[in-house]
Amino acid sequence: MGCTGDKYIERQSLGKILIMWKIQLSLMDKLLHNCPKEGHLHLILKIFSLISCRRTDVLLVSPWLAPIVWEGTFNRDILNAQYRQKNFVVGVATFAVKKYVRFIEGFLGSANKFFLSGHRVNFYLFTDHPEKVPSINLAPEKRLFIIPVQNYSRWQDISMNRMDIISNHIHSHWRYEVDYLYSMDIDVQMFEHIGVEIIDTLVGTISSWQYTKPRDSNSYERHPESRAAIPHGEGDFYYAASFYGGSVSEVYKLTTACFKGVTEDRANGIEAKWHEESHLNKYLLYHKPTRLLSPEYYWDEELIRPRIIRVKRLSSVRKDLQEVRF
Ligand SMILES: CC(=O)N[C@H]1[C@@H](OP(=O)(O)OP(=O)(O)OC[C@H]2O[C@@H](n3ccc(=O)[nH]c3=O)[C@H](O)[C@@H]2O)O[C@H](CO)[C@H](O)[C@@H]1O
Ligand SMILES: [Mn+2]
Repeated sequence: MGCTGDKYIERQSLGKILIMWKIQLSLMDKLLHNCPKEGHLHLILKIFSLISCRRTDVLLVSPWLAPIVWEGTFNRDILNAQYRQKNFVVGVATFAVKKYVRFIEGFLGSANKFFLSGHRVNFYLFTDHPEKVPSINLAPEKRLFIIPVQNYSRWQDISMNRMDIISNHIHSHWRYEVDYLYSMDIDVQMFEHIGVEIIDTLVGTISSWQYTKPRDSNSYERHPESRAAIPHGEGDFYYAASFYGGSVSEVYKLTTACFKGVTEDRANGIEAKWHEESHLNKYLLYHKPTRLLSPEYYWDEELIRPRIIRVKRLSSVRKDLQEVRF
């Protein structure tokens, strides 16, 4: 399912892909030969693009039948037309505390262009430095809300407390304001469109590390003392805490449960291996996402991109950890 499985699928399907392309090309040839009119040509190209709109080199559906979103598996025009009828508002919660204010411009500038382009989005930016938020001309359907927040001396606490702050804000505001809510790191930039293909009830992004390392070396918290613990032998996908979301009510359940785990660990003097990401992974193992985003939706810049990641839609900004966190 992880790296090992996909490499196997990759090798096995190479032959199948070649055969499919041959069939498609000969089909094209026949159609072009038989109906040379221009109108027909347009139709033929449309059919051809629909036939090619599939992938055989990656896993497209999880074992619990949730779609996994990859470039080449969906038609954005169809999705947009469906989505527009609903008139949804999507919220994005992001934090820029202490030195992370430097990432605001890159995040908002790129999100304004590439995140749900043409659709209504409310960006909720939590910061301890509201005066440092640069002014950015947002598209008319996009709105920015700056929310003051306290800082913590440990970066781990800033990151983990996001779960609590999100949960509280859903309860007090967002459940009346938005239909879907996504939590995103601020130290990222978008390079390609991230559209309505991300919208679903409970959505997790598969970590880019899962595609570069064998499955067994994944990062689950395994110490049974932690509330984030996943027993050895259990687990499927490893999800990145940098980008997850879903319907407001599901994100409320998720963030409340994860922060409960963090709080209980703290009371026992424990901090999970990857902080709130460990708790997120525990939650998503037992509450399966209804949709999974491929690592195109959060690519870690430290890693070499394999061929299966055809598009880098969003990736982390390289940062000097010592410098930004302390
Ligand atoms: C691949 C990897 O290593 N992932 C871990 C790492 O992600 P990251 O290295 O991506 O964490 P990060 O430093 O980006 O922190 C997460 C987010 O918290 C906010 N923030 C953090 C610190 C700060 O001083 N100010 C601030 O605003 C900001 O929105 C940032 O994007 O660390 C996180 C912190 O728990 C999680 O453990 C992730 O699992
Ligand atoms: Mn980050």
